[in-house]
Amino acid sequence: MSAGYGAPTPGASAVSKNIAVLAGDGIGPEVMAAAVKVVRKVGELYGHRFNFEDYKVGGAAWAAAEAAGDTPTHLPASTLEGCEKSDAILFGSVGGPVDQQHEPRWKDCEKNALLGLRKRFKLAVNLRPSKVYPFLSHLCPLKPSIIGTGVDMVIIRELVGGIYFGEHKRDGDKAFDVMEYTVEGIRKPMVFAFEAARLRRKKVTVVDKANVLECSRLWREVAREVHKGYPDVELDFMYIDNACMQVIQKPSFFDVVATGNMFGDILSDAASVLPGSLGLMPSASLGDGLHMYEPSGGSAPDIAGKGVANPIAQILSGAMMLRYSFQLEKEAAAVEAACEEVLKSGRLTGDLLEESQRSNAVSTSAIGDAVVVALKGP
Ligand SMILES: NC(=O)C1=CN([C@@H]2O[C@H](COP(=O)(O)OP(=O)(O)OC[C@H]3O[C@@H](n4cnc5c(N)ncnc54)[C@H](O)[C@@H]3O)[C@@H](O)[C@H]2O)C=CC1
Ligand SMILES: CC(C)CC(=O)C(=O)O
Ligand SMILES: [Mg+2]
Repeated sequence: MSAGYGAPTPGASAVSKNIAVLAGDGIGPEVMAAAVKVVRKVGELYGHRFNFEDYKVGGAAWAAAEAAGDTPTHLPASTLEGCEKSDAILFGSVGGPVDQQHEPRWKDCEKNALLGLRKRFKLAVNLRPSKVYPFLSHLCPLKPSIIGTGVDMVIIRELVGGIYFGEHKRDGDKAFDVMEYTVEGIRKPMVFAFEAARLRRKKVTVVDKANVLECSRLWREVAREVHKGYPDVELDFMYIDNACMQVIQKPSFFDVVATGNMFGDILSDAASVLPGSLGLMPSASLGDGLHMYEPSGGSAPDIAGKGVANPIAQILSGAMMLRYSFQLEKEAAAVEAACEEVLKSGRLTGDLLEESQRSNAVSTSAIGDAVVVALKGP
């Protein structure tokens, strides 16, 4: 795995790739349909063959098994086998309404499905870029004087350790969730962060809670040790509570953020207000060989099934797949440019519009079609 963040790679000759498509729940299938259209089209334009294979995951897998009279599961063996024989996984989102977590279909859905995939494929490094598009700066709720200073950061989140993967236990009136990190588990995202910083503005900010947590002290030790190999990169540290404030108050401070699983989860949602919506935030979850690409947001049950979700995060996750899994930099850049063209043209989903303007909102599938049309070939 190499950082390659923003690194130009030479145009590749025609490739043939198998993509496992795990649309999942809520808005997943809607935004996924748009992303598949776009990736298929860029493949056609550049002469590649992308074979898409759909697999069930999450509540959708559970419901399908129930309907077939099989034992329900959130992550069927057939889905894992499909992923294993693919070159990349394009993932939508999983989970039900936040007040229905107790229902059998949704209970432990994210843990079983999403965390299951991350663990199974050792997807240790999660990249979550967040920037303000100059032509969309009016969507950012911050004052022009704050965003005018330039906002472009990438959060590197450790993805297979920490409190989400520690022991979870309920014992009568007590509950435990254990946070555990090893030097090796921290080094991987840390090295990636320094490599990424070298290709950017050469600054790594480690976000932690080292005033309280032993795990965070270990993160700092590893950061200082890794830093020795990157003297050209600046390193600083910030507590997570302050980081949540600074990402809003002084976002231009950040270049590359390196942080643990839970802090990265929280901070990346906070950072989603910068571009204007979670619906613009893609992500790449990198493993040792197979990588998975997923929007930073969830299944958004509040807007699911209405055709109003923003597909850009899913489409840009597809662009990250082209770049990191297939080394197709020009094709990735073509998808990003097409998304920018559509956004610039003012064709926007409701999440990017003021309440009073929502009647002008463009549907999920129409945005996908518009990105397809905006795609330029070689
Ligand atoms: N990667 C995944 O599969 C994730 C799954 N979840 C699950 O999603 C479900 C809902 O969780 P929430 O806390 O509500 O978070 P969420 O990220 O699904 O939604 C938060 C807010 O952002 C909006 N939003 C998210 N994506 C959007 C898009 N593409 N276009 C327009 N608006 C968008 C939603 O409408 C909602 O108002 C839960 O079951 C949760 O566990 C949450 C986060 C990640
Ligand atoms: C199950 C959660 C950890 C998923 C999530 O919120 C995320 O990855 O952003
Ligand atoms: Mg999250």
